[in-house]
Amino acid sequence: MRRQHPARTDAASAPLREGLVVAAYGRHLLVEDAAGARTRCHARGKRHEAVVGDRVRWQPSGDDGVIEAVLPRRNVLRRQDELRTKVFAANVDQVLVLLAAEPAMSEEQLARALIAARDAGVEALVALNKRDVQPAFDEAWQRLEPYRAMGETVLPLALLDPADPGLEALAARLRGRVTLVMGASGVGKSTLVNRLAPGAQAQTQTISRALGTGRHTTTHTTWYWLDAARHGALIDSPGFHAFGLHHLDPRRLAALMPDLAAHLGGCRFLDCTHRQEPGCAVRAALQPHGPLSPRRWQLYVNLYEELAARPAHG
Ligand SMILES: Nc1nc2c(ncn2[C@@H]2O[C@H](COP(=O)(O)OP(=O)(O)OP(=O)(O)O)[C@@H](O)[C@H]2O)c(=O)[nH]1
Ligand SMILES: [Zn+2]
Repeated sequence: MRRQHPARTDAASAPLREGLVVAAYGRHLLVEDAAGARTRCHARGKRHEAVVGDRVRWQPSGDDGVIEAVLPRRNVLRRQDELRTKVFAANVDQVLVLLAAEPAMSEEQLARALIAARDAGVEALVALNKRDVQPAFDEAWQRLEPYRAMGETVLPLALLDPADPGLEALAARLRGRVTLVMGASGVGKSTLVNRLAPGAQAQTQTISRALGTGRHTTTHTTWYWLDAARHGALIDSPGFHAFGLHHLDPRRLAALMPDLAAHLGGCRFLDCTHRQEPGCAVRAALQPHGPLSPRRWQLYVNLYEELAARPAHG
C-alpha cells in the first residue's frame, strides 16, 4: 500500500524548536519549551548527549522529539560511577552539598564536591541538616570549622521543623538560581526538595511515566522549578554519591583547595606535590604550627594519589 507520511514530511520541514532539558534517563529526555510545555525527546546518535540543564534544538517526530543540537554550555558537572566519570548536568549556578548530623557526613564527599564545583567555575553552598539530633549535630558542625575558615558558606537546617529559620536562609540563597543538590542517602534531600519545590512529588511521577521508567523509579536526574515564574530551580539526581574528578590533573588539585592554595608559591621545588618533599610550604602550614587542618591535607594526599593512578583525562 502506498501511503503518504504527512507527519514526517511536516516534521522534516518544520523549524527546529528550542528548549531546556528538565529530566534525563539515559538517552530519554524531557524538554521544556518557553511556555512550559514538555516533550519527550530522544538523542540522535552519540554526538548529542544532552544532560539536564542543557539548552537544545529539537525536531518534532510524531508525539516525541529528536534532539538535533546541544547549545554551548556555560559549565558541566560530572558524576563518578563505578568506573566511569560522566557529565550529568550543565549550566548550573551553584552546588548545594547537603549534610546531616546522621548519617555521619563523609568529609571526602564534601571535599570532592567543593573541588568539582570550583573546577567547574560554579559556586558552592553547604548545609548541615538535623539540628535537632544532638550531640551529633554539634560535633558535625565543629568538624566543618575548616570549611568555614576557608570561606565556604555553611548553613544549619532542621528540615522537619515547620518554622525552621535555616530553611528561609537557604531559600534566599536559592532564589532565582539553578542549584544542583547533592547529598548521601538519608540526609534529607527528598524532604528538602519537597519543602522547596511545590509539587515535586507529583512531578516525579509524571516524569517517570513520560520517560517510561516506571512509577517508582526515580533514578533519573530531574529539574524542579522553585517558583511559578520559573526563575529558580533545584536539580536532583538520585543515587548520586560523588562528583567525578578523574578529568583533573593531580597537579591542579592544591589550587582548587583554598586552604592549601593559600600556601602555594613558597615551596622549595617548583613542581612540589606537597606530599613528602623537603621545604614544602603547604606542609609547613600544618597545625599545630600553622592553620592547615591535617585532615584536609590527608584528603588532598589521598585524592592526589587517586588521580595520579588514573590515566589522565580518563
Ligand atoms: N530528626 C530529623 N530527621 C529529619 C530531618 N530532616 C529529615 N529527616 C528525616 O530523615 C530521613 C531521611 O530523609 P529523606 O528526605 O528521605 O532523605 P534523602 O536524603 O532523600 O534519602 P534517600 O531518599 O535515601 O535518598 C526521613 O525519615 C526524614 O523524615 C531533620 O531535620 N531532623
Ligand atoms: Zn609543597
